[in-house]
Amino acid sequence: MTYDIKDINLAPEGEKKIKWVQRHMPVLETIKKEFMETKPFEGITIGSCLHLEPKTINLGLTLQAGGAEVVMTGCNPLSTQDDATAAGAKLGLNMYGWTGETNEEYYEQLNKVLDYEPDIVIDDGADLIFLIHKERPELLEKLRGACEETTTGIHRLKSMFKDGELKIPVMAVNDSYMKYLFDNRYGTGQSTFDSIMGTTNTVIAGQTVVVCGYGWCGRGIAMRGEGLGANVIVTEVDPIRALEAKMDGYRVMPVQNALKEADLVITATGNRDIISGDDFKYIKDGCLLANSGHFNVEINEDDLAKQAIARENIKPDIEAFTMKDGRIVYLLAGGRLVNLAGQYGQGHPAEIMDLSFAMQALSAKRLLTEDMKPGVYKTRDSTDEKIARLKLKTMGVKIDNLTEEQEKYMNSWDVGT
Ligand SMILES: NC(=O)c1ccc[n+]([C@@H]2O[C@H](COP(=O)([O-])OP(=O)(O)OC[C@H]3O[C@@H](n4cnc5c(N)ncnc54)[C@H](O)[C@@H]3O)[C@@H](O)[C@H]2O)c1
Ligand SMILES: O=c1[nH]cnc2c1ncn2[C@@H]1O[C@H](CO)[C@@H](O)[C@H]1O
Ligand SMILES: N[C@@H](CCS)C(=O)O
Repeated sequence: MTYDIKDINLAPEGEKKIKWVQRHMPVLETIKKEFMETKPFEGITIGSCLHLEPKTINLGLTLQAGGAEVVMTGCNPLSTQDDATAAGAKLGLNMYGWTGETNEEYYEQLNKVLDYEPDIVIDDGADLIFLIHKERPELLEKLRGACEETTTGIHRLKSMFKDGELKIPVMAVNDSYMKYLFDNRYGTGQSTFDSIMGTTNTVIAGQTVVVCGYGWCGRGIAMRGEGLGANVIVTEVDPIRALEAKMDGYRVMPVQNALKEADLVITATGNRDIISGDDFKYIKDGCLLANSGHFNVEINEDDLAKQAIARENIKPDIEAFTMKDGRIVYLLAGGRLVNLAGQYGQGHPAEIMDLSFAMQALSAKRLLTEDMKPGVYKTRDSTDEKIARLKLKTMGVKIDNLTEEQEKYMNSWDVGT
């Protein structure tokens, strides 16, 4: 095994964290046992670009148990946990990356993963898939396909397919029920506040929290914000989602109006420039800005910096921008995914990543068992059901089964009033 990480001596700490998450990832543990017996990845190299922390290492160990040579790097220069990568390397995974990489170092590590000439790629945000297509197309011949973890990655891959540029099959892991209903909603809802509260040590109750985007992440953030006692305002561009937010009980208004009231703004749109240009003029003194969505472009830091007369680090992951009129605006975690980047960014709870990574593991296996043309593929409902049943079992939850009569009734069309 090879590695280029911060410090291999951090492995004992990382191993304890991995054992901890394993207790909370029972579905992935079941799949790991299945893979140990069936060895679906014998002779196969799997390269991943995912947030590198203990739960992700556990996915790596699951693929390794299935016979794969695994090589991993991070999908964000700030989200890597260095003790986890050290433990991963000790446990036989090839590990690349550290927290606080420069952009250049980030791409160097991605290239090191590609030097292994993977048969399968697991990506988050599609950086690795783009790199192969743009700069290392010779790798496409061996590549059987990829799995994509997040909404933004899938949008980009679908655009690439429409333009005739996508040369491999990609499993849209994000679009499975077991992913977006739980990870994007409950995962982002919880981990966003977990990280913001850890970073700032300030109250949520009684604050006005503005959530930009009412997709699966935005719904989770709004729901948990309300649960913590915040007054939640939602901003949207989609009339259906805006109506849903309104009927869920939130105030809905244009972003510039919302900013006048906001104590905390959280973006989760997958789009750029949600807070940009003139928007900064409307922000209240003392407002916190955080992003849980797309890369670091949802809040336009350059525009903020241009309008500020001074910027200063207050404490880790909190930067204060003083505006000409004396207002101070605080940017958290450099506008990168607040729930993953930075000191308090531990990512989603293990029980949630259990579902997302179970889907990753089974989707990677599917790429080997079927002959798939280039395209973006939805996962099967039967895989969602398998994972849901396993999870319910580990939670001790039993459900009813359809009787034969009920099944017949549900499939019939000729019984009326
Ligand atoms: N932080 C995390 O751990 C995490 C987890 C899952 C997904 N994500 C990322 O979060 C982003 C959102 O994911 P999702 O699954 O909720 O996507 P989604 O497509 O379900 O929702 C995005 C919403 O944002 C809205 N939107 C777009 N432009 C807007 C604008 N200018 N103003 C207001 N609203 C706007 C859209 O109409 C849509 O309703 C993506 O970039 C995704 O990759 C992050
Ligand atoms: O703790 C985590 N470990 C690994 N991946 C995570 C964690 N939390 C969230 N995401 C993943 O990050 C993607 C956005 O980049 C999300 O789609 C989510 O699945
Ligand atoms: N890997 C990307 C995806 C965000 S949606 C990031 O961490 O910024």
